[in-house]
Amino acid sequence: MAEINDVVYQSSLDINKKPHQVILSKTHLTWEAAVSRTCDGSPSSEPFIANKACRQIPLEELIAVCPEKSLNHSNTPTSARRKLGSPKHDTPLYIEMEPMHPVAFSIYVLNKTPNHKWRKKKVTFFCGEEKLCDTWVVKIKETLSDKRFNRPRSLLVFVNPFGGRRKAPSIYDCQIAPLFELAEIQTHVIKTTHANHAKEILAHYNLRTVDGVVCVGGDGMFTELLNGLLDRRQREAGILQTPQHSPLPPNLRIGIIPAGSTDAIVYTTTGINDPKTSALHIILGDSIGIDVCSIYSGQEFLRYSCSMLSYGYYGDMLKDSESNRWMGPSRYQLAGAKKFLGNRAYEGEVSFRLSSNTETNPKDKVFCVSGCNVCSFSKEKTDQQDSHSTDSITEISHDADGWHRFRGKFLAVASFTMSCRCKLAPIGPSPFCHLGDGTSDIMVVQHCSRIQFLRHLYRCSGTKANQFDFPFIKVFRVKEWSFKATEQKEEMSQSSPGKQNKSRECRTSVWNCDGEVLEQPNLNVRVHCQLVNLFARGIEDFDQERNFSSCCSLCE
Ligand SMILES: CCCCCCCCCCCCC/C=C/[C@@H](O)[C@H](CO)NC(=O)CCCCCCCCCCCCCCC
Ligand SMILES: Nc1ncnc2c1ncn2[C@@H]1O[C@H](COP(=O)(O)OP(=O)(O)OP(=O)(O)O)[C@@H](O)[C@H]1O
Ligand SMILES: [Ca+2]
Repeated sequence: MAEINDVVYQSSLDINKKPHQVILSKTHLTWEAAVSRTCDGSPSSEPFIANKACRQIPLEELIAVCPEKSLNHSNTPTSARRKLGSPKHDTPLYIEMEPMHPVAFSIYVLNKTPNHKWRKKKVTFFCGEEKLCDTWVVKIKETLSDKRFNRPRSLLVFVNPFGGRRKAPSIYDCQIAPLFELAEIQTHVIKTTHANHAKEILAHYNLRTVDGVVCVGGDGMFTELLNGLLDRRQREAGILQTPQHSPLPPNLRIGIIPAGSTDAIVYTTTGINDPKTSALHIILGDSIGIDVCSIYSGQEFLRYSCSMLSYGYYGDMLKDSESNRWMGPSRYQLAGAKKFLGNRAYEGEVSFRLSSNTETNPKDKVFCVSGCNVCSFSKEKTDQQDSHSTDSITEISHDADGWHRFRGKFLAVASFTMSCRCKLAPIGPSPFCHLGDGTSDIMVVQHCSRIQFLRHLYRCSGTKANQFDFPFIKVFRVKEWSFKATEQKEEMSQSSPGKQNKSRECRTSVWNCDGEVLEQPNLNVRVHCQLVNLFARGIEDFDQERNFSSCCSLCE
């Protein structure tokens, strides 16, 4: 076994009835077969088995450790009653036994499987004596509780029984609560009874008693927590929510257990919308800073958002879909198809200040991955507010103050503050958007034919990242933007020929803000770099991921 630094504890333990030298250091748990055995179980003369049976687990990937109350050294059940005698006996004989003290413990280790799905894997260590077993469990727990692992011990959990397919309560009870219990995380679970319930609770809850806030729901539910925590933080710090003030970050991380319809935020921050995977990110204490937009109508603060903010097509689609919530996630496709056939365009003006980072742009083919350099660099540069040259953009006017204006008739205007991956769009509608670079990608879809728009939508659902490659689509990476609708006068249909137009109606769209309708058409929006932290780590490059099951003879 290679030399191990910072050893906390070590001893010989049995795994799969074979003796192993097991070493706990401040960073790893390592075990290696100590001596091979001959067929009759006696030690062979060969001192060491080949390194095949050696395993080293980084403690960051150790989910939990538990004494095994029902196992003795020979791995047989030791319940209070044990069946004796020949299996042929009609009436089995039982003898009463004292409950056994644990002489074995198990560890649960992270198992990364394809498509970013995480599971736990169990390895059991037999100690021979109770005291040794207790010592191991205590030493491992003590080491894991070190602050540098940043694991939550206590969580406030909101379960939304209304979102997605309405399965949040059963997802939590059956899949997530047992995992939190295994990891000895205390939970205060609240099933919400109405929209904004979680936000109301967050306004007054004693947040010092918890290490994080978790929602079991979709993007809308996450946004409620985001707004609840940010509002509370600004109120307590006496920060005004005006376009002139920058919000302070909340002190708590937010976790999302996906149980919504789109689940774009969880998909984009973990690579999948899988409840157990999200629970494991929370248990292991993952943390990633994500950008947040503050949205104003003039001087009036409306709310915070972090995924898609979209006017026109996606706004109309959302508004239409609300009456069909009973359909679950497919309400979006139905409303999407209806609004697609309507092909309605809206007039307005988009103004924006471009990102100061000239190295990146929405078409640069650079994905945001776990440990992304663009995001790390941006966090260091958050104070820098310059905008860069826009020589390459000819269609728009730009002012001396660094603002650029784009006026026209649009099918959709959308700002993506993250790529917004989801089942419908597996690499996201803005694939190269970054989670924490302090910018949003603004996409403007100019009025075009249905077939052209369908081609764009179809490309969003693929993985070639070519949805912006159309002359009717413009996309910019911005740090601040605003939209002003031009109120259109629409003629009412004439009831009978020969009659004059009776009246005229104003037509503007609404905004789809993380899946919630915002009725005010005119908005000012600012992006705040990595304002909140989530229990996640971004999307890992799968080549760099390790598959636990394929590399260890002990863990089959
Ligand atoms: C031909 C295939 C077209 C596939 C179209 C794929 C485009 C998908 C773009 C998804 C963007 C999701 C961004 C995230 C938004 C979330 O903050 C928000 C709250 O969860 N979800 C939605 O607004 C929910 C957004 C749901 C959007 C659904 C759009 C459905 C389009 C259907 C078009 C059908 C044309 C049929 C022609 C007859
Ligand atoms: N008990 C409840 N009854 C009605 N609405 C609720 C309740 N609890 C929460 N809500 C509201 O439900 C809204 C939608 O929930 P959620 O985001 O979980 O599901 P979704 O809209 O189906 O999914 P997605 O946002 O991913 O598309 C949230 O904005 C939240 O405010
Ligand atoms: Ca961003």
